[in-house]
Amino acid sequence: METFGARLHRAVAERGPLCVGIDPHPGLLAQWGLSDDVEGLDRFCRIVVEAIGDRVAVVKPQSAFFERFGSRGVGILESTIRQLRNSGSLVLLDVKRGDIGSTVSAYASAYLDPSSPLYVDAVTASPYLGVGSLAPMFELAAAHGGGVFVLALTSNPEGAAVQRAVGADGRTVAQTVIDEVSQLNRGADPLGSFGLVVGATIGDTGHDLAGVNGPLLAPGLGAQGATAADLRTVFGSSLPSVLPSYSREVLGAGPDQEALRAATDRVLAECRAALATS
Ligand SMILES: O=c1ccn([C@@H]2O[C@H](COP(=O)(O)O)[C@@H](O)[C@H]2O)c(=O)[nH]1
Repeated sequence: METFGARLHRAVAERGPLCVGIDPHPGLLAQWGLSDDVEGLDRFCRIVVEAIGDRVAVVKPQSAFFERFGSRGVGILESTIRQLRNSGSLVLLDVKRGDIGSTVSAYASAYLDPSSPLYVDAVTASPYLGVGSLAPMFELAAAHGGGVFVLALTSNPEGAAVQRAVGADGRTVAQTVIDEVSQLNRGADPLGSFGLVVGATIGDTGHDLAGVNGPLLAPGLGAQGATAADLRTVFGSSLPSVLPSYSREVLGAGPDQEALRAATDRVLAECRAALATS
């Protein structure tokens, strides 16, 4: 079985270092001339998948925008995941789950068990009940070739107060998360399956990402103000592991599918240039 890290490494080599988010904000539905209901949600997602599913390495549906419509919205999420998988992109569900270990087991079954209707290639997870509480997710992901991206240094300004707090051992909360996830990826080749979320907005924080050996998802580009050029400041020598992520910057070009493709190609070109090491 091929690991998620290996599958992601191959997808990025073939399609380029880019993750595009599906975030059907009410404002975007209106801008696209769609109704703010499940029919509008379904149409929005179909347009995005048809436009870019066959050209982007990773697509990241944001679960919140589906959950707000209840069970029918979750049904659209299930069908969007199926369409994305058929289009050849990897699916990273942004759902930021975290809880005590016994409950995390149920979340792991929901997203990382191939028999689940919400089965995806990888999920985002919150470590604030302790990175160890996420062990059931790491184990199920490893068993089925899945991945987990753990929040470390998020793109929002409020995150710093918690994530940069310093513990008794002198490390920040974020550095503890980084170090524990790095352990999970030890010896993985070409890339570990356990990633971190590090916002492109945060500047140079002095955190040590050198030993992660896993993917670094970088949201905060575009609508939140960061540019591809900021990636070098944030990630330094870890740039080759960065997976830049854009949602509204690309989605704002819709509903015209050619315009969505052009926006995708533009941000990918910017990221390729920013990530080039020489
Ligand atoms: O630190 C984080 C973690 C996750 N996100 C999510 O990424 C997208 C960003 O959307 P944009 O439209 O590109 O701003 C959204 O789903 C967030 O929930 C993040 O922004 N920062």
